[in-house]
Parts: sequence; C-alpha cells; structure tokens
Amino acid sequence: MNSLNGAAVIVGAYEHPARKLPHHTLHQVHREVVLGALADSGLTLADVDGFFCDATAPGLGPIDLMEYLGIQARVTASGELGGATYVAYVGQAAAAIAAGHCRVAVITLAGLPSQASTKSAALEAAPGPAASFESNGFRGGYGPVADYALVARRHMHEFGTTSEHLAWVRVAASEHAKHNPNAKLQEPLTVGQVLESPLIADPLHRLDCCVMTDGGGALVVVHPDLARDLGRRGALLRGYGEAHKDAAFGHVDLTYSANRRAGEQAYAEAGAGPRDIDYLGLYDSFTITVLLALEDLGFAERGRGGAYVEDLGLTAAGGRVPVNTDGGGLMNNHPGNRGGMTKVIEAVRQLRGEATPAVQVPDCELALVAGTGFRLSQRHYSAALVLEQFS
Ligand SMILES: CC(=O)SCCNC(=O)CCNC(=O)[C@H](O)C(C)(C)COP(=O)(O)OP(=O)(O)OC[C@H]1O[C@@H](n2cnc3c(N)ncnc32)[C@H](O)[C@@H]1OP(=O)(O)O
Repeated sequence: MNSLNGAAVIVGAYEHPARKLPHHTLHQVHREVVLGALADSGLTLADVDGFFCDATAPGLGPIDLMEYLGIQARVTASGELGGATYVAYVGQAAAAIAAGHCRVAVITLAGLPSQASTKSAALEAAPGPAASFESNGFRGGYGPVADYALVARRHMHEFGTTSEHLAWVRVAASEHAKHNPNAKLQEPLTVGQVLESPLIADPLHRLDCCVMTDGGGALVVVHPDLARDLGRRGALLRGYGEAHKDAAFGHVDLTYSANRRAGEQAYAEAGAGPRDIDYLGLYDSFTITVLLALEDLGFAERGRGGAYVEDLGLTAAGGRVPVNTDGGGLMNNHPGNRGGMTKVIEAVRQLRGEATPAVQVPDCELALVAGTGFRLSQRHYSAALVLEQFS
C-alpha cells in the first residue's frame, strides 16, 4: 500500500462527559476515556497493541500509562503538536497498522487544567504552548492568545476582516453548543456579546478564545478487516496530510497556516476536494483559527473568510458544510488545552449518524478534520484527515 487511503478505521470514540474533575488524577481520566472508547468499539484492553498519548501524560508518559492500563503495545508514541496532535495520531496509527506493526491502536488525551492553582499555571501545566512561548517578547507571559492576536490583526489589515466577522465564529459555535448537554457553555451568544466581552489581546476578546476544560477523549483505530468483523460503524481514513510552516518571526506571511499544505496532501490522497466534504472539524483555539482554516482548506476564498463565517447558512447546522457541531473548543470542550481530539470524535459521530439530532448532517459521507499546533504567527504544524462513513 503506497498511501494511507483505506488503511484504517476509527471504530471507537469517547469524549469524557465532565468539564471539571477536581478529584481525578490524569491516570484516572485516561483510564475512563480509554475504556469508554474500547467499549464503543467492542474491543478490550487485551486487544490493544498500539498506544498513542500526548507528551504531558504523567510520569514516564506512555510507559506508565500502558502499565497502569494493562496494555501490551508493539507500537507507541508520545508527542506534542498542540492542536494538531490527535489529528496527526490518527494518521500515524493508520501508518503503523498499514505496516503491520499493530492492529488495534488506542489514542488517548486527558487534561486537568483546573487543578493548577492559577490561570497562568494552568496554561503552563497544560499545553506546552504557553511554556514554549517565552522566546518572543510579544508573547512572553501572555500565552497563545497574544500570538493569535497578531495573526488576526494582520488578516484585518490585509483583507478588511473585522471583529464582527470573528464574532460570528463564536455565534455559530454557540448555536451548536445549545444542543449539547455536556458543553461547558450552552447559552446562545450574539455578535454584540462577543464584542462586549473583555479585550484579552487586541483584537481578540475573551469570547474569541476557547474555553479551558478538564476531561479528555480517546479513539480506537483498527485494521479494516477487523472493523468489518466488529460490525460497528466508523470512520474510514481516506486521506492524511501533515505540514510544517517554518519561518522566522517578522518574515512570514501571517495570513495563512500550514493547514494549506496539510489539507492539499489529505485531499490528494483521498482523491477529494472541498466540494466533496459534508462536515468540517476545525481546530478552534480562537475564532481566527477557524476563519483562517476555512480559507486554507479551500472553503472560503483567500481573504474572504470574514464574509464566509458571517453566513451561518454556510457554517452552522443545516448549512452547506457545518463546522464543529458539538460547539467545539470555543463552547463545548478543549480538554487540557488540546482540541484536536474532540474534532475527530465529533466527525466520527457525524459519519455514524450519531450526532445530536438537531445538528446531525443528513447523509454525512465525507468529513475533513484539521488542526494547527502552536505559534500561528511563525513556526507551527498542521495535520488534516479526510474520513469516510464506514459500515
Ligand atoms: C495550540 C493552541 O492554539 S493552544 C490555545 C489554547 N487556548 C488558550 O490558551 C486560550 C484559553 N483560554 C484562556 O486562557 C482564557 O479563556 C482567557 C485567558 C482567554 C480568558 O481569561 P479572563 O478573561 O481573564 O477570564 P478569567 O479566567 O478571569 O475568568 C473570568 C470569567 O470568564 C469566564 N471565561 C474565561 N475564559 C472564557 C472563555 N474562553 N469563554 C467564555 N468564558 C470564559 C470564566 O469562566 C469566568 O467566569 P465566571 O466569572 O462566571 O466564573
């Protein structure tokens, strides 16, 4: 097999229902989400031979976690790609399965930022981004929001994008979250409410930023032959791409992200394009992250993302290609300051026809999931997946 098209199926997906877990340890959260995803797939811990977790897993990372869970893996990885992490892991698990190195891979995320004593400690403890943002004076001490603010301001300067445009991204997310009983925030929002929320890093307001939540999620990725035996609906990998955007600060076009190249690769592998996509899972650390992704992935013309997002007939449930129908990281869940996992989970729900009825995309056959990690204003990394309904 020369590509990953058809190499693996996501047969298990589980999102922890809690958004605050003051008495859990990270190990416990990992255990609950892994068991939840395995139960969803019809498999058990004894079946797992591939294991993927993020770099903030406790202790010795995957080694401790596998021992705690009782997993004997033949392939394991633990890394940190910010919002791209769990999107990339699906492709990497599929590659291991295609190479015959494992047959059942579990991908797990857990985070407990509320247990850090201060907000800055929560950011430091959770994501890596804030901790690794020290190298630039514009961001030092302010965390990712200051970096994304630079990108938003540049987009405004180049293309006339406005704060109102960005606010529509949050409004659309709130229209979805009102149907999600587990969402951290469930109240529908207006553009005015977003603009009136406190300015955090000009031009981004508090309601341009994702929520911070405890919790997590897990995925089970298997060989297609096994998926057929299990008889469970799932999401077949059709295309996968990863890309780096590497440029020195101040010498880079801030108005596009590495999603562009990652998306091109995923589309090419799938033999598909934006017109074929029924559902979009876009990493949404901030409203500008979504607007940029819509341009980079070919849904909005370059520079026209603002006009695109203010039309809820394009992005909201019932629209042309709904985005983040669980409410996304902006309203629902951004566990441990990592959002890619929940993007994949909601895409699996959509492809199975198991999303909340009010937001289910009719006949959802093909989904695109994309995530960017770290400094959008300079070096960052993206991963993209094209997933197809599997039954
Ligand atoms: C790879 C990457 O891109 S990583 C990017 C990850 N994303 C981030 O780092 C952003 C995460 N978000 C945040 O850190 C915070 O939301 C901030 C810093 C943006 C907002 O902080 P502040 O405005 O100072 O809010 P603070 O924490 O003091 O809370 C004040 C109130 O606002 C609420 N609030 C805080 N953030 C948000 C938010 N994003 N959306 C809605 N409400 C929020 C709090 O719940 C609290 O409500 P309460 O008074 O009813 O209890």
